[in-house]
Amino acid sequence: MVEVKISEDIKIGANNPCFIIAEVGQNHQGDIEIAKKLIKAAKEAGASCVKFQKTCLKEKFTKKYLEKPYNNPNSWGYTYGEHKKHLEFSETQYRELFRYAHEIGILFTASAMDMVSFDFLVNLKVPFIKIGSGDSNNLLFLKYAASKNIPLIISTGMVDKSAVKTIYDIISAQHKQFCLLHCISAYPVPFEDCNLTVLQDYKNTFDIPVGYSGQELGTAVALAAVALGAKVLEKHITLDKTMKGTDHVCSLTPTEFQQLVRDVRVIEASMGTPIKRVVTSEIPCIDKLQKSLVMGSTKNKGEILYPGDVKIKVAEPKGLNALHFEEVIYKTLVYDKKEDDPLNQGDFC
Ligand SMILES: CC(=O)N[C@H](C=O)[C@@H](O)[C@H](O)[C@H](O)COP(=O)(O)O
Ligand SMILES: C=C(OP(=O)(O)O)C(=O)O
Repeated sequence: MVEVKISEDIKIGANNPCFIIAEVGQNHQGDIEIAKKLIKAAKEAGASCVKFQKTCLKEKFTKKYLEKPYNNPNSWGYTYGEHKKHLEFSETQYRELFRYAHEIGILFTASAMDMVSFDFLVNLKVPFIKIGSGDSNNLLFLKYAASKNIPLIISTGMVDKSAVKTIYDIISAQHKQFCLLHCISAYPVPFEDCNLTVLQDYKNTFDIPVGYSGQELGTAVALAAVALGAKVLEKHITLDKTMKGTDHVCSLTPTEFQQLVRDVRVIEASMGTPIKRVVTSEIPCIDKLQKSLVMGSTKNKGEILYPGDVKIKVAEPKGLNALHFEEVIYKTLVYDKKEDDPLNQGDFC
């Protein structure tokens, strides 16, 4: 299994901890102070990285699309272009946010929503670039991104498996420093559309780390993704789910994000080995409550132990592990025994 190297000490895949991305996206409302609060919240929640969305509007959208009226409660302008312009930070502001994240000690990156933004992010020296589902069918862009020497995390919403294979082929023709995220692009995703077991299929198909970008409500699905082997997890973060904006409703508050990170680490620690065995932490309970073989009645040396003569009880001192019951039946007692006395190896022949 390929490991994707994000920095000198952070790798994704194999046995490395799940890489958890706090997706600010456009939940900053176009306000750099809110953006900084979200970066801080991501850091305090224990996220591995905080992520924004970088767009060059003229590159991503047609002129006509930008001029379309965007008349809904989440709109920041009369047209879609005005709306998006309000939510877009300048390159200078990006540099400020990048510096701020660096100062407080959290990795910073963004989704490149087009090639111009991709180049800007490469120059900013982000540790990796995210390619969102909006570009999962953009083969030109994927080829361009693959040709650059930077790790990629690529979401696969809005396309089917054959397109995902195409994405894999395009990038892996250049390098294997990339991850594929299962994603359903709906805000929020109905639980029955999450199709989380796709992750297992990705794991079986691809030799690179796979993960999950979740737009459903809450943390349960994301946690299940980690149990299914997600090595990258992305969830939106917000200061307040009731704020204006398309993504707030399917985002996590800082407290919820913190709980998510905590629970991911618990799940990782608890996955362990598929070999079922008795573990050291069970010994006190074995000593206290595991049942063993004892005499069901008083019997003397030389007598045969019939089924009713041997009982399985919690005893002190213990007899043989109760799994040995069948081996004891119809054996002859070597010593006199009273009811409830433990039965051990050497007590019968
Ligand atoms: C597919 C994609 O890009 N999705 C992104 C990531 O999840 C979203 O954050 C969109 O940018 C957002 O939902 C757009 O909302 P509006 O159109 O109201 O600005
Ligand atoms: C659209 C994005 O992500 P996803 O497809 O994972 O929701 C993004 O990162 O901008």
